[in-house]
Amino acid sequence: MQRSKKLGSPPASSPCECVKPTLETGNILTEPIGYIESCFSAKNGTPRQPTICSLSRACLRIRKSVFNNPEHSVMGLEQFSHVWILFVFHKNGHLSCKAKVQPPRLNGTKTGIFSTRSPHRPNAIGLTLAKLDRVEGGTIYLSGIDMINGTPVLDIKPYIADYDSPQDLIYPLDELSLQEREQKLKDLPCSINMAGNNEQELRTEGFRPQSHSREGKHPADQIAKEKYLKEKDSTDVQHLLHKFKSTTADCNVETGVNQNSGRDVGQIGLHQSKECINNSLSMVEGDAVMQENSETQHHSIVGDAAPASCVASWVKDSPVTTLEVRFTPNAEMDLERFSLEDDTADASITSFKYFRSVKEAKCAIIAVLAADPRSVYRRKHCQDRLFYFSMDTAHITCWFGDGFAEVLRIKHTDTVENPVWQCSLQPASS
Ligand SMILES: C[S@@+](CC[C@H](N)C(=O)[O-])C[C@H]1O[C@@H](n2cnc3c(N)ncnc32)[C@H](O)[C@@H]1O
Repeated sequence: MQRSKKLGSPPASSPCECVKPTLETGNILTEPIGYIESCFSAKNGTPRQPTICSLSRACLRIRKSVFNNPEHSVMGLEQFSHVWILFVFHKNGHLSCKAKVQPPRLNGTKTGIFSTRSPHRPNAIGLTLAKLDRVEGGTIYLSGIDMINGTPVLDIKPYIADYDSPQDLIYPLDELSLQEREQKLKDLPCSINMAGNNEQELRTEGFRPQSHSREGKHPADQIAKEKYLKEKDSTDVQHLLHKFKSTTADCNVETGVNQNSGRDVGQIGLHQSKECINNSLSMVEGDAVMQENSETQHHSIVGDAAPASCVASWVKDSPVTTLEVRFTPNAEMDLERFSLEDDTADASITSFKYFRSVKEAKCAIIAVLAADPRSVYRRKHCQDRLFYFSMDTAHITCWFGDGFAEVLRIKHTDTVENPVWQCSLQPASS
């Protein structure tokens, strides 16, 4: 799509055909509320979604040109564990986009732009759910991000599980005709694997769960469900929930810290160290505790029920496999040099800006590579090429083999010429 093409209903235009930016037509002029300072300096190697690397950090200073007192604008935000960040893909390079794209997880197969999270979309707007680590004055500190340094941010909104994750559907029986119930059952996503008996029971009781992807599952969702289990007092609803649980066991709806964190563990790869996995787990638990403290439980009993959503099967069962990540002895030694105290790999004094230890940096590198950050083009046509990317002050050189990524060298970005653009033939666009 070319930018000049008009979209939908005609926008208000002036005699010279310029599109007037007005709220009513939806043609607004945006002003960034701030710019992301992130551990990723280029698109290459930047995670494709925030869930890939929980150790990726960033900060955002609210601009004084937007609010005289930036700290006023983030007042109360510290009560939330996660925030939505709306931003501009300012490094897309061009403003045109195609109606069909090839997301890396589909490894070359095309699908409609609006069924993907591709950066190349008509309005180049990105949406990331980030963990809010802390708020200091008019600055917010984030982790689990997928935005590069310098990304213009348009808005911040608190993540509120009750509002932002679909709730399951419990229909009052008398409000649904038999026909409506039949229709709702037909609407069930095909990926749901329901046992015959349960399906029958659901049919008769008008209860309709939808599958919930384990991969996309958020820790906060688990909290909503646990709260529901603790607080519910209606025996009818308990009965329904029991059916919901038994029915959805096949759909990965059953929860628990291990299952929630399965995403992190899976993506970190086969050779992930135990510490890395423990890190991921404790982060999931940390999220959960924070969310418990936030004021999000204002919904009715139905609203508090287990969350439900459904995603395209290619998102969960991508043909692109998780890679094993290895480090050569040279790369291991390179990494140790980032520690400024020779004998303590865990030293908090490092030459990193965002990572707090060498171990954290290693976990983050593993997480990024395990998810295979290569573009489809590169995966198919440049298999024997070296792959470069930067994270924090580390410039990483690696190569990919069958089912694995191997880190060859890790240099300080200060010692590398043009570390940003040196990356690859093709940008790892999504
Ligand atoms: C697939 S997009 C997803 C972003 C967001 N989570 C979303 O769903 O809208 C993430 C990728 O966008 C690219 N990216 C990040 N920040 C960008 C920016 N400011 N301009 C252009 N591309 C960017 C990186 O290559 C990253 O891997």
